[in-house]
Amino acid sequence: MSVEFELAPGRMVGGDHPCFVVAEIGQNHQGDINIAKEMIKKAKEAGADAAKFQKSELTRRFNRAALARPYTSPNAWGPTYGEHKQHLEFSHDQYRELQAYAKQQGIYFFASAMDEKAADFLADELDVPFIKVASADANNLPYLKHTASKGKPMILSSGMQSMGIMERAVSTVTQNMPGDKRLVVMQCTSTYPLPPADVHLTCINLFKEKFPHAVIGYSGHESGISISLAAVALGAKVVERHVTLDKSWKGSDHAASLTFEELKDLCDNIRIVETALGKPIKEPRPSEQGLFKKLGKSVVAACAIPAGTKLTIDHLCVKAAEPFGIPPDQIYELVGQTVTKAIEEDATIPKEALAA
Ligand SMILES: CC(=O)N[C@H](C=O)[C@@H](O)[C@H](O)[C@H](O)COP(=O)(O)O
Ligand SMILES: C=C(OP(=O)(O)O)C(=O)O
Repeated sequence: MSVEFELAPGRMVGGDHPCFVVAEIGQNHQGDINIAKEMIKKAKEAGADAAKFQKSELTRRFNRAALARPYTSPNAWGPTYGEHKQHLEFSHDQYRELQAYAKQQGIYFFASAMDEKAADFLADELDVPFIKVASADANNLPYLKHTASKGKPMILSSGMQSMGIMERAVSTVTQNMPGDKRLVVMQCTSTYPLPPADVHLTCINLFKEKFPHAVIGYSGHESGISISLAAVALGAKVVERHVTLDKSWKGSDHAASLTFEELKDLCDNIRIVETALGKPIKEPRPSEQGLFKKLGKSVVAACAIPAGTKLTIDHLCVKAAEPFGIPPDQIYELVGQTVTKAIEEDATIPKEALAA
C-alpha cells in the first residue's frame, strides 16, 4: 500500500486519492489584491484543490545588498530587487483577507514560506493546513528544521538541488517533524519556461524508490499541460502549476503559467488519466465483450473432417467465426482428439463433436 495522509482537513493525498492540484498564483497578482481574489475564484472554478501564494519577510529572506541590487529586468516593479519584491508582497492583513476569501470560495489556501519568519506567520498566525518549502530552501537546513518543527504536513520542492541534497532535506524534515511524517516531495526544475529536455519526469520514480514514506508530486514550469499529465501517469499525487490571467503580462512567471482555461483542462484531464490508470490486473473487460464476440477468433475446420477422424494440426485453422467456438489458445489440445460427427470445411469446430 503506497503512503497516504491528510494534507489538509478532509483531504487525503497519496494512495488512491485524487491528485491534489495546486494553482500557484505566486506573484502573478501584480501586487493587486483584487487580481489575487479573482485568481482564487477562477482557480476554484477550474477545479484546483488549492490556491497558493509566496510569503516572504523580505529582510529575513534577503540580505541588504540583495535588496539594494538594481533590478533592470523588464519584469521589475521597482528600481532595486527589494523595491520590486516589496511591490509584490502582500501584508499580513492582506493575507488574512485572502485566506478568508479562499475559505468563502471553498478552496484550500496556503503559501510557500520563503524564510523562517514567513513560516512563523503562516503556521502560527494563519494556521495554514500545510507548508510549502520552495526549491531555493530545500538545502536550507536551519530553515527546514525550524519549519518541520511546526508539526504541519510539508511539501518540499527540489528545483536546483541534487539527489544528495534532497536526501539530506528529507531526513532533516522527518527528524524534526513531530508525530506522523506527512511529507510530499516534488520533482521540480526551476527554469521558466522549462524546456522538455530539462524536466526529468523519471525523477518521480527515483523519488518513489528513495522516499518510500513520502507522497511524490510534481511542480512544473513548462508550457502546456501534457508534461504535468504524464507526471500524474508516473504517480505524482500533487501537481502544482503557476496560473495567470494573461501570459503577456509583466512578470517573470506569466509566460510559463497556465491560463485558467488550461488549468481547467489540466484538472479535467488529470481525472481522466487517473481513471485510465486503473489497476495492475490484466483481464478481459466487460466493455470488450461486444468486439470480442465480433472479431475474437475460434478454431475452425481447415478441410472437411469425416466422423471418426483423429485430429491433426492440418485439420484445423483459426478464424473469426460464426458461431463462436473453441478459443485458439486451446488449438493444440484438440490435436489427437477424435471427432464424433462430420464437420464441414470452414465450420466452427463444435465442442460437442469431440471425444477425448
Ligand atoms: C525559485 C522560486 O522562488 N521560484 C518562484 C516559484 O516558482 C518564482 O515564482 C519566483 O518567485 C519568480 O520567478 C521570481 O521572479 P522575480 O525575480 O522577477 O521576482
Ligand atoms: C518556488 C516555488 O515553488 P517550486 O520551487 O516548486 O517551483 C514556490 O512554491 O514558491
